[in-house]
Amino acid sequence: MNFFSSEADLFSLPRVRNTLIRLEDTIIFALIERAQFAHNSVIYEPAAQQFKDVTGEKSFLEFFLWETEKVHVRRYTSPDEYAFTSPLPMPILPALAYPQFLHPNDINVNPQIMRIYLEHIVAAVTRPGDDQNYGSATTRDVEVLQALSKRIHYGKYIAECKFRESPSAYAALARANDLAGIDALLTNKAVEATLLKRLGRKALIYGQSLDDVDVGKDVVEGEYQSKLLRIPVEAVVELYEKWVIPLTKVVEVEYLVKRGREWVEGDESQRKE
Ligand SMILES: O=C(O)C(=O)C[C@]1(C(=O)O)C=C[C@@H](O)C=C1
Repeated sequence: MNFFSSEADLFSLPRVRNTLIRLEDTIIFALIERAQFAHNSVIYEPAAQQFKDVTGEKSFLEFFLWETEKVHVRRYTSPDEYAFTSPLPMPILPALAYPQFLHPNDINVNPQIMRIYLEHIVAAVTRPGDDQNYGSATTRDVEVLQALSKRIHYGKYIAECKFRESPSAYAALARANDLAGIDALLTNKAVEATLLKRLGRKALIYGQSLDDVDVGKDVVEGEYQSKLLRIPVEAVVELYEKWVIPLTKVVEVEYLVKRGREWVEGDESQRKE
């Protein structure tokens, strides 16, 4: 059977990249939603006094995320969704059959995503202080985290497409444990540069207030506090440049190491032609 029939049609490199482009919108809008509330750092403190009776040793966010993931549980049976918390109950809804495209793996970088979110992202998109909108802020945190996690773990699909284009090259690097070599082979600087430019334009356009009184006024990049812009454009671009793209690459490299080591040359199901 031709490799590019069936499930592979769904996951060609251009299609997977289109999904990443669509997820840019999801991430930017989720950040805009979060940015309307103050930093509210107390929701990130483990065992914070005002929530401790309910959350125990967890932070309000961790507790909220865990409860949310328990309800959303079937979504984590999908190969492009990864839970941050555990243990989760069995899904109430019946199991779904997903197309088999990825090589079996248990790569999950959600702990790194959470750390980066708390240490760098929230403060970059919110104003400092506490407005007591803890539930609203946390609900938006969950949405941002889920969107980032999906985007970053989508690196597995990109990696699988790339592997199928050059299986023996990746397999040789994987067997030599040459992680830097894999990173260099999968990197496409032109795609990254185009992405970052597009992202800046999107953050600038999507973040404008568009109120009557504001129409016609110039929006100056870097002056998001001018209240015409609801999110700092440069923070969104930096988020991708410093964290989202590098973490996607971490997922891709980890995936390709396993994929390459376990590749059996001559297995037609793994080949392009
Ligand atoms: O589109 C690709 O080829 C990817 O590997 C994804 C991605 C990204 O995270 O956006 C990561 C690495 C490449 O250098 C370019 C872009």
